[in-house]
Amino acid sequence: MASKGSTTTTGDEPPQQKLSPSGLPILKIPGSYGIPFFSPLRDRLDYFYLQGADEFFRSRVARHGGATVLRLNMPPGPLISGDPRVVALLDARSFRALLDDSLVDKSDTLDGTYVPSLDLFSGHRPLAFLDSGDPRHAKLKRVALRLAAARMRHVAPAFGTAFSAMFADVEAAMAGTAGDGVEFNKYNMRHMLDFTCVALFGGAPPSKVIGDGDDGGAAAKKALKWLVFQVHPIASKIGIKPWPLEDLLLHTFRLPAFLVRRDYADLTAYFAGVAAAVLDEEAENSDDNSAIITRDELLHNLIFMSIFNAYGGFKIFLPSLVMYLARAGPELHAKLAGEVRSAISGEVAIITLAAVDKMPLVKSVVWEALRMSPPVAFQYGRARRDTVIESHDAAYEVKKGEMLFGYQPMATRDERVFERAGEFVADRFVVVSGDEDGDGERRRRRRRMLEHVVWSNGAENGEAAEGNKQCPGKDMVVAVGRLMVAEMFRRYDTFTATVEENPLEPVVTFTSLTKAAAVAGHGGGEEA
Ligand code: HEM
Repeated sequence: MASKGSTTTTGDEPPQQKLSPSGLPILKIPGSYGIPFFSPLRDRLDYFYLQGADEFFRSRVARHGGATVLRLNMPPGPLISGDPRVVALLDARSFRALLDDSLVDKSDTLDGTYVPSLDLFSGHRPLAFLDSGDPRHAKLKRVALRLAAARMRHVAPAFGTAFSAMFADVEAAMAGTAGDGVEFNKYNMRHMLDFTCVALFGGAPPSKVIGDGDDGGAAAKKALKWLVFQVHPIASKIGIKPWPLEDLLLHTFRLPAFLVRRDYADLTAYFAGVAAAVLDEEAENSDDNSAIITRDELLHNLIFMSIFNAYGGFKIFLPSLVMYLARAGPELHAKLAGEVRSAISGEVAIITLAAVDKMPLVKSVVWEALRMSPPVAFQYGRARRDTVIESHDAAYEVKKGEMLFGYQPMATRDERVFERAGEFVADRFVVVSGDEDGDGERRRRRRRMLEHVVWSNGAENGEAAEGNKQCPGKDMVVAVGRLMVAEMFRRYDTFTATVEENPLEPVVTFTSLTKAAAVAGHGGGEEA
């Protein structure tokens, strides 16, 4: 019998297969990085323009006989990435290595194979770029966890206000168009910035303090511009034509940080005001000497957390959620409307988190959307030591310092973990109170599935902590998703929309909104 983790030969017998700790054959990682400079460039064009992300990975898996651990180059490549070479983990099992903080070092890996200029953050390195072993990480994460927990009770009221304003604007725009439809993303971009800031800090929203502008919100535009300066190397299809010009402008050199300095100064002034109480409190709390975080560093961390982590996430997540709802059509809409309206019974001003907790289908839809399209699709981390990564059928040796990369949609759509993994199954996670009876098998199955819903850089039934890299806004995000679905089907019976899938976020255009009877007044069914 082969001994695990070793190669043994006896006499004339052929060498025995080396096995991993759980008995899988250890194979050489397939794939190659090709010719320096030229191959990464070609891979970048494949990824953004010639194949698209899904096909980029699928075709390489197929080329290597179905292997889901592969060597490949990740964009942007030359001239921005120092080193584009990664070991890609493209199934649910190998992907889990990226969630193991003892295995991967996540210093400077947030954006993958490049690090944006720290000038964009006033010279500070934000929490999300720090490894979990860094004492500064623990200290800053503690602030984020405390803030997220303390502000949870503000989420529903702030979201209710943002939702009403957003859909009042959408409806007004619908009334003014000649049937061309109204792009949801534009309104989401503007109102979710207000929501994020009010939910996290209270006070006046940025659209009031920095300005709203006539055409989409000055504050939101400044925030978006600052985000673009960070993520342009991995963004595409942002409207620059022809695509070779876009490739040149976005992917070959860094946009200089000074071009966004004034916008960032306006955002900084806003946060220095609304977050003053948090800054004061944390300065008082900072009497342990594990790491000194200055007030200025904390301020820039709060800006990063609010605009990049939180707002940047909502900007992608809500259009994706609405996309799945639009595709599912009126049958699911009717079920959701029934569930929402019976759970909130009567005329409540805002839908609370306690109310949405009693909506099993709404909850399931949100988890399913996060499973199908995790808003942050890429995860990276460097191997802390020589190690063995196991996929379902084979294992692979990785050397200390190699960059591991996971394309999360392939992990969360893995047929070996989820049935009908590539389909949006709205009631996949439904467990109703009756399911507590009997042997609880449905609950156990849901728990097992939630372990593989990992959009937050950790399991859905796990918890963010000082010592891990899981998103501290996890519960807030899930709550916002549920509130979004609940508010939509309180207000509308059904809606239609067209969807254009883009690399960073799908663009959703409403073509009709059918108001609920109670909202529309007599007769109901009024079309907006
Ligand atoms: C839809 C919205 C959101 C999405 C999709 C999202 C997703 C994520 C992901 C994937 C990570 C891990 C990044 C990595 O290291 O690879 C992360 C980290 C983080 N998120 Fe969120 N997030 C969202 C909302 C929020 C909110 C509302 C907050 C604020 C309370 C927040 C605060 C953070 C922070 C501070 C980190 C860094 C954690 C660390 O380095 O340990 N996020 N988020």
